[in-house]
Amino acid sequence: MRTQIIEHPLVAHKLTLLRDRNTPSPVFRQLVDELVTLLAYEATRDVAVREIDVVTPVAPTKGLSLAYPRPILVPILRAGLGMLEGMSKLLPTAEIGFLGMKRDETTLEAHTYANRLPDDLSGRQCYVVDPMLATGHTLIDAVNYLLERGARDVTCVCLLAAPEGLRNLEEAVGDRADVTIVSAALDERLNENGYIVPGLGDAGDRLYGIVD
Ligand SMILES: O=P(O)(O)OC[C@H]1O[C@H](OP(=O)(O)OP(=O)(O)O)[C@H](O)[C@@H]1O
Ligand SMILES: O=c1cc[nH]c(=O)[nH]1
Ligand SMILES: [Mg+2]
Repeated sequence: MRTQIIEHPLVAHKLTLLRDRNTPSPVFRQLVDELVTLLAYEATRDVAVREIDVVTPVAPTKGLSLAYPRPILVPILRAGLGMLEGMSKLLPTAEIGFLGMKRDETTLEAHTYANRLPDDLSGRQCYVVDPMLATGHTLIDAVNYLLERGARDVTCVCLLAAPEGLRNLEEAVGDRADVTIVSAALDERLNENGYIVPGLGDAGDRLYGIVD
């Protein structure tokens, strides 16, 4: 598994605003949208391309174009949905699937309550978006779900990651080179409730204003 923490002043600036408990949901949603686009640029470095012929107003030439089959974006509902627009702006022709997953706040295990994805993912590059990598249970289940269906590679784009979550994911996935984690920051730790410290709170609640 490869892990990439993005160091960039704009990423840091937007993340600080996201962390601020006083940032209201509409602004929080806008910031998530802007931040994921910055991360998507890095996260798609290995997206498959192929050479095609193209004719410019001046002369015929050859150019690189996104290969087929198109990559698949997989937002993890609820909070991952806040990252979908930002990601699809960079990959407008990507297919979009969905996984609905909710963490049981007592056991911290993840439960999948919805999925809308092709059963056969062979040869497909998958880009999972979920703002938080806390214990890692959600992403471990999501990555396994995609790999079990034949995904060619899985790149997870997160806003915050906890060391515990990265460790658990590393343990579950091992040294497969076809799983990559891209995050805007690596935070200190998880607290006793499984929340990232300092974190930004519950990403889904911050995005959608629901305090469950
Ligand atoms: O790494 P983990 O310990 O699994 O925690 C991370 C997950 O927790 C939050 O989702 P939540 O289950 O709160 O659902 P929501 O996205 O609908 O808020 C967050 O959106 C991640 O999906
Ligand atoms: O800090 C955390 C941990 C899990 N899920 C969140 O949304 N935030
Ligand atoms: Mg979630």
